[in-house]
Amino acid sequence: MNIAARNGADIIDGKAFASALRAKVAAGVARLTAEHGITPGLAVVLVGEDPASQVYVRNKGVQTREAGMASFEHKLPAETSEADLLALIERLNADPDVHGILVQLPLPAHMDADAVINAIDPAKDVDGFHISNAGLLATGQKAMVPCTPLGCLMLLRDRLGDLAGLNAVVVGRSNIVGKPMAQLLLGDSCTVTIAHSRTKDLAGLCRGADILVAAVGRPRMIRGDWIRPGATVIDVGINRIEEDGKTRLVGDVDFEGAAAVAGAITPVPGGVGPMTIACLLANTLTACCRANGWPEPDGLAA
Ligand SMILES: Nc1nc2c(c(=O)[nH]1)N[C@@H](CN(C=O)c1ccc(C(=O)N[C@@H](CCC(=O)O)C(=O)O)cc1)CN2
Repeated sequence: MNIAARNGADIIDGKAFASALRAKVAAGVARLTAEHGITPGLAVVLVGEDPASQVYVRNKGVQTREAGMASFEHKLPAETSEADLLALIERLNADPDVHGILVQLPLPAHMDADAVINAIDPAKDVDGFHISNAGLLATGQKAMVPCTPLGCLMLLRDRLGDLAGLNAVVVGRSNIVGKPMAQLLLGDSCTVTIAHSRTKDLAGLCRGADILVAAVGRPRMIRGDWIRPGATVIDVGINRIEEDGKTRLVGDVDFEGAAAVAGAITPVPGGVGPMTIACLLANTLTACCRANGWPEPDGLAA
């Protein structure tokens, strides 16, 4: 699903793809409700007042309800104790109306994010961040898959079809994007390299990539002359910068430079970002189906 070419590269329209995916999820939800009388439910927990997180959580609630699912929002003050947050997660784990649980990141500094994430029932861990889901993904077993990498994989499959044998370079080694992205690409039989800020000759390595995934969190770090002609570039970065007296959102890739060389590229905004929430809804429907032993709709999981 592409829109017009720009400087040679096709622009991958993540916004349109995400909208189609949400419609598919809504159809699956309607079917579950009609056939079984069950409405999938997603609980989102926000601790503190981080402005970007507040926007993401609001959007998650809106899109959850638009898909016909139940949305449970828990907004806690920044000074909430970790024990109180763990007690809430315990209640959500036991609640039969809740099929997915998500704790919005980042958490305040006094909390141990790993301990919080690992307190979520892995079957309800629709973020796919629990250590059990990370292990299942790493060993090629059925897992809940982190939303952003899952969205990237869907865009890549839609663009390229079979990914087998392609050279993929993932720049970034976070648990949320870089590592699961690499596992997913490996699962699709790519030859995968995980690179990072300390990789030697990063530019040269990127030039060998048929698929380049940038998830490093540095504005426009990947330059046009790092891109192999015809490559598919997936830009996960969302960086707010000041430029010409205005605040702008830019990716980890120098879009203009890369679009002159690449075969296809995701824009920022409108590329990977919208896929994150669409895949969260898909994971919630998947979790509900798995919890009840019902078949999962096609095309929602990895
Ligand atoms: N528990 C989680 N926390 C965070 C996650 C996550 O997947 N799980 N990811 C990010 C934030 N995030 C969702 O939570 C998210 C980020 C960006 C977008 C998005 O649609 N971006 C738009 C631009 C939006 C803007 O103008 O700011 C785009 O790229 O087009 C959706 C969700 C960190 N925390």
